[in-house]
Amino acid sequence: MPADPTPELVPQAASWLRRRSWSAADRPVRTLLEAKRAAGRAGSVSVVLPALDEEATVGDIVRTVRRELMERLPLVDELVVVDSGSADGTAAVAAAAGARVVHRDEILPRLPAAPGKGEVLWRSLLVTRGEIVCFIDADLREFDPAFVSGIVGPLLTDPGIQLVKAMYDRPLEVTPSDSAAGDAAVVPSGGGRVTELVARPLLNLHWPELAGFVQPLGGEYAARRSLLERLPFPTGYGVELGLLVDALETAGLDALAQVDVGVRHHRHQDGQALGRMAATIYRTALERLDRTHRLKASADLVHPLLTQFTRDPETREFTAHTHPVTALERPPMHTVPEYAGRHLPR
Ligand SMILES: O=c1ccn([C@@H]2O[C@H](COP(=O)(O)OP(=O)(O)O)[C@@H](O)[C@H]2O)c(=O)[nH]1
Ligand SMILES: O=C(O)[C@@H](COP(=O)(O)O)O[C@H]1O[C@H](CO)[C@@H](O)[C@H](O)[C@H]1O
Repeated sequence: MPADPTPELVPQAASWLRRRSWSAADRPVRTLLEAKRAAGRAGSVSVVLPALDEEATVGDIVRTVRRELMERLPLVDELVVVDSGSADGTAAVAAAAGARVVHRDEILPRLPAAPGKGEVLWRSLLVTRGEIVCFIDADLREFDPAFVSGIVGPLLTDPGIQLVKAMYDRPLEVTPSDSAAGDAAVVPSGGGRVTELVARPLLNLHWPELAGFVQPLGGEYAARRSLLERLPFPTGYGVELGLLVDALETAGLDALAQVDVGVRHHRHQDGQALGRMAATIYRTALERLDRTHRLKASADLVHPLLTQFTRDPETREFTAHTHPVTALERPPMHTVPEYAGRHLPR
C-alpha cells in the first residue's frame, strides 16, 4: 500500500506562497521613495497605531517612525495614534514623541464608540488622509522601522497589490509585567497562540486559499484605502481575521501579499484574555462562513489539511509543513455485530 503522498497546500495557496511572499530587504527604502514620488497622491502613507494603555511602548515606536521614516527618509506622511480609551499616559506619551493623537470618542461622535481594537482601526480611516494605511500595534518592543517600510513597499511598487501582512517570528516572552507569577521566560516561536490554536485551523479548513499566510492575525498590515473603506470592520479582536477573509472575497488572493520583517516582540496577554479573543475570532469566522455559504459538513471540507510554518535555521526562510486533519469516527459500539457476542475476560 503506497504511503499517502505528502499532503500539500492547495495549488492556489502554494502558487500564491511562491509569488506573493517577500522580504523587507527586497525593496530598499530608497527604492520605495522613488516609487512614492512616481505614484504621487496614490503613494501617500498614513501610519496608525491603535493604543489602549500602551504608555510603556508607544513612545519608542512613534519616535522611531518619525526619525527613520518621516525625517531621515520621508516615506510616511502622517503618524496617528488613536487612543482606545486609555487610563494611563498613552496620549501624553504619544504626543510628546511626535504623533498626532486622536481619542476614539472624538471621531464620529454621533456613533458612540464600542470597545475594541477594530473600532479604533475603523475610526482611524475618518481622521487620516493617506491612500495607503499602515496599522502597527502599539505594544511592540524593539520596534524595527522595516515593519512599516516592509509592508508598505509592495503597495508602492506593485499596483495590483491591495493588502500586505507582515510575517515574522513570534517568541513568547513572558516578562514580569506580563506574568502574574512575576517570573520571566522566553519560548522561541511560542507566540501567536490564538493564531496557532484557532485562526490558522479555521482558515486552513474553510479558506484554504489563505493557508499560505504565516501570520494571519498579525497586527502589522498595510492596505489601500480604496479597499479598506469598502470592508466591514469587526469592532473587537476579530478585525484581523475579518479583514483578511473579506479582502480575499473582495479583492482576490493575488491582491494580497506578505513580507518577512524579522522578529516581533510584544506584550502577551494571559490565557483567559486570549480565550475571549479566540471566541470573538471564532464568531467572526462563523458569520463569514454563513454569509459566503462556505459552512459545509466536515465531509465536504474543501481541504482537510493544516499548514504550519517554521523558519529554516539554514536558509532563514519560512518553511511550510502540511498535515492531514482527520475527522475519522467509529460508530456506536452497540451497532458492531461482534459487540453482542463479545467474550469478557473472566
Ligand atoms: O480595545 C482595544 C484592544 C487593543 N487595542 C490595541 O490593539 C493592539 C493589539 O492589542 P493587544 O496587544 O491587546 O493584542 P495581542 O497582540 O495581545 O493579541 C495594541 O496596540 C492595543 O493597545 C486597542 O486599541 N483597543
Ligand atoms: O496572534 C495571536 O495569537 C494573538 C496573541 O499573540 P500571543 O500569543 O500573545 O503572541 O495576537 C494577535 O492577535 C490579535 C487578534 O487578531 C491581533 O489584534 C494582535 O495584533 C496580534 O498580536
